[in-house]
Amino acid sequence: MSIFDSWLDVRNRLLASPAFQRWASAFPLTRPIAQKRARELFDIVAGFVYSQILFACVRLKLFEILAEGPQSADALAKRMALPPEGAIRLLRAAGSLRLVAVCEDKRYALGELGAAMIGNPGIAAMVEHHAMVYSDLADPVALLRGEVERTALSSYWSYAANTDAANVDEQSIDGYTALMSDSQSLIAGDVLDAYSLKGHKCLLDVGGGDGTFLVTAAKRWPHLKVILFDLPAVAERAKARFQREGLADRATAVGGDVMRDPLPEGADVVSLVRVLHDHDDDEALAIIKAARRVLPTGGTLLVAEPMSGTPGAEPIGDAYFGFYLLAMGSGRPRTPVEIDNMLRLNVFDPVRLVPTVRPILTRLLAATRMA
Ligand SMILES: CC(C)=CCC/C(C)=C/CC/C(C)=C/C=C/C(C)=C/C=C/C=C(C)/C=C/C=C(C)/C=C/C=C(C)/C=C/CC(C)(C)O
Ligand SMILES: C[S@@+](CC[C@H](N)C(=O)[O-])C[C@H]1O[C@@H](n2cnc3c(N)ncnc32)[C@H](O)[C@@H]1O
Repeated sequence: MSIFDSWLDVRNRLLASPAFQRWASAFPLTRPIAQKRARELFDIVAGFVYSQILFACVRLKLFEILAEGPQSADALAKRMALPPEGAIRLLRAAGSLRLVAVCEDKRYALGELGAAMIGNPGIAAMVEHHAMVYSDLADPVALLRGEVERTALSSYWSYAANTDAANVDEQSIDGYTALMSDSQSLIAGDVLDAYSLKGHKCLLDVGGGDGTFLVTAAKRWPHLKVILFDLPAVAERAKARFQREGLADRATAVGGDVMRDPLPEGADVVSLVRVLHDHDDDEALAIIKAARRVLPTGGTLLVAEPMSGTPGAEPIGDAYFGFYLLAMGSGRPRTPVEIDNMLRLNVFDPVRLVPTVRPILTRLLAATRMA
């Protein structure tokens, strides 16, 4: 046993002992740490319950109602079509989670976290969508053992389980494209603030969905031409979106399967926004190679997605996205170093981690194509 192993053994025996736990909770110097650890463990145990309280708030449109101004429990009960006791139970629970605030006159108002939900409607869309995620995660052990034939998420993200991605059904495309578009507003601004496209002429967004990222980029940089590549049925939706936004003169959308079809030529910067983590390593490498083929020497590849091992947000990468993608049946979150290695293998060098303001939502790697 190494010294480290012996130390771990002693520490864990101590931490596991109820007598030590009681002592540490009472002794003034260890008390704050013991309470913090107990709370951390409790929050993991209770996470699903907290999530369902948020789910009820979203379903009942509580935050939209409170955005009109503080209201009494009775008035809120009527607006949410809940019996008064049910409304008070929900309001107190949401209050304890800072989703709702209790005013001195016993009226209820938006809490700090509820107010943040109003500013980002994409979060509510994700919360609604989690009904599917939680049903898939009901038996996590079976998922880990690969014993689950078909999950709700693998049907929802119809390209994930489909070997012929170009033939996915139109209805599923509407669902996931709308969800991605809603949540893209949290990402696009952060990526475009972090990396300036001033010096680029033409941006190709691979797996660009309905074009929300490119519309934001094109509006910010009026000189920029933009090209979207996605499955044919998705690219059709982007084409219509570009027309509606009055961008048809400098925005085009091309349909195809990145695993089979060549990407459109002409871009000096290619972006992969929330695309690589959907794919297992062999497919992720194929996407990087496809980008390499169309980029000129000195061209840039941008990879933007939530990543593993983000300081201060460790569970978002490996716990949330790790298990989300497990349920989806394809892909994994990667550390910046893992993606960096994949890029360098494919003649992208140097690779730079560009700081984003909210690394918990997305990180960004910018890589240069070598000769
Ligand atoms: C002035 C006053 C009153 C106070 C000062 C103190 C102060 C500075 C307070 C801060 C207030 C503030 C600005 C709060 C901001 C809060 C924000 C921006 C919160 C954002 C939260 C974002 C969340 C919860 C995002 C959730 C995103 C999820 C769950 C995304 C899931 C994505 C999935 C599943 C993607 C799937 C795609 C696939 C398949 C993996 O490719
Ligand atoms: C998770 S979504 C991200 C969408 C968008 N970039 C965003 O961040 O909002 C992944 C996108 O990749 C597209 N996609 C998946 N497999 C593909 C393939 N084989 N060829 C082209 N696009 C594909 C999907 O249709 C979807 O629009």
